[in-house]
Amino acid sequence: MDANAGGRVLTKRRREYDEDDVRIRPTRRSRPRTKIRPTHDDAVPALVIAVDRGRYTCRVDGVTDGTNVLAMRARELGRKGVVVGDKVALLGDVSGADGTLARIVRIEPRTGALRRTADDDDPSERVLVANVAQLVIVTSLTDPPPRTGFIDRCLAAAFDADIAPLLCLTKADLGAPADNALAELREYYADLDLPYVTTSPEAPIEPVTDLLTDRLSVLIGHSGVGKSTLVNRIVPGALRDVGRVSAIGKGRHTSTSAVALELPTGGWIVDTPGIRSFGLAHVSAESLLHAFTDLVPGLEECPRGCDHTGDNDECGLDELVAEGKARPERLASFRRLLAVKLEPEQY
Ligand SMILES: Nc1nc2c(ncn2[C@@H]2O[C@H](COP(=O)(O)OP(=O)(O)OP(=O)(O)O)[C@@H](O)[C@H]2O)c(=O)[nH]1
Ligand SMILES: [Zn+2]
Repeated sequence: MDANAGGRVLTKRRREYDEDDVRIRPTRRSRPRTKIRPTHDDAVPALVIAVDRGRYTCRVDGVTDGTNVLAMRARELGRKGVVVGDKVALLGDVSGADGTLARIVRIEPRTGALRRTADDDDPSERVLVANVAQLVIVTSLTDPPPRTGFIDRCLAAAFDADIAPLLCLTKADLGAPADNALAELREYYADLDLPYVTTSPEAPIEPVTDLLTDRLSVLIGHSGVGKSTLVNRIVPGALRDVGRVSAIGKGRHTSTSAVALELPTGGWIVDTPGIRSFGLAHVSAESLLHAFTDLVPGLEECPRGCDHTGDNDECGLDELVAEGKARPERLASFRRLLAVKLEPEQY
């Protein structure tokens, strides 16, 4: 899918800011600073795979034997938060031996940071997972039936963060209702060209793992869609079961903490227990259109300052639909997302 297709607006990406962007102006000094900040050239690059009460489970780059290193934040990190998916630099004992504790001395710049706001109307946001390449939206084709509102919401969060979405449709084995739902989803998302993969207990899992190998993907989905079943198949030994979160590395994890699990074929999936959706307060109307590239041509006809909600009779998006160049369901969906920003989460 090409997030940049279809118009100027989509190529002009909003700059993502986070706490790393905050620079404190140095106070004027009467003499040159003599204390040289350590560069930590000897620090070891690692990936944060779990966070638990101030302790960070890390996997040192290149270590493939499953040895994890427990680390704490070095004081010099200041108030910078460390999240799963962060690429960090470690100092100290990085052997991973029992009782050892390394220090995180640096967090590398993030790409594809998945954020959520506490509420849709609360603009304060926090990064949930860093360096996400792909958001896997796990949806069952039936029992429970797909909710396009939820999927759209996930898409908006993904497009906003420049993360590639993947629809993973479970329970493809459940006969006609599943087949019909698949046909409807394909129709509904036809304009987005949204990549998808279907799963069922009998079908091989390779089509899924092929799409997850060598990258960091976040899985999101409602309870009951078969996310745990899927995780167990992708990562044998993950021991996921309904409503319970397995421990990884050292330490226990609360039901809301994200944990990265390694694929046997390489790559990581981050399960997000407790996170069912995203607040969208930080998503702008224009960035939402990343998930609705089919509507973008309509923007050219919008009057200045149009908020595209439909309150303005002259919104070009309505014109586009009236001309038969976009489907009314797509516009309705876009506007539902715009509206959902102002409402409590419903999905
Ligand atoms: N027929 C069929 N049933 C499935 C499939 N995947 C999962 N299930 C069943 O659906 C139910 C829910 O599966 P889970 O894997 O526990 O779902 P979950 O999304 O992890 O749910 P929570 O643990 O509550 O978050 C279980 O009874 C599974 O056996 C599938 O592909 N086909
Ligand atoms: Zn408009």
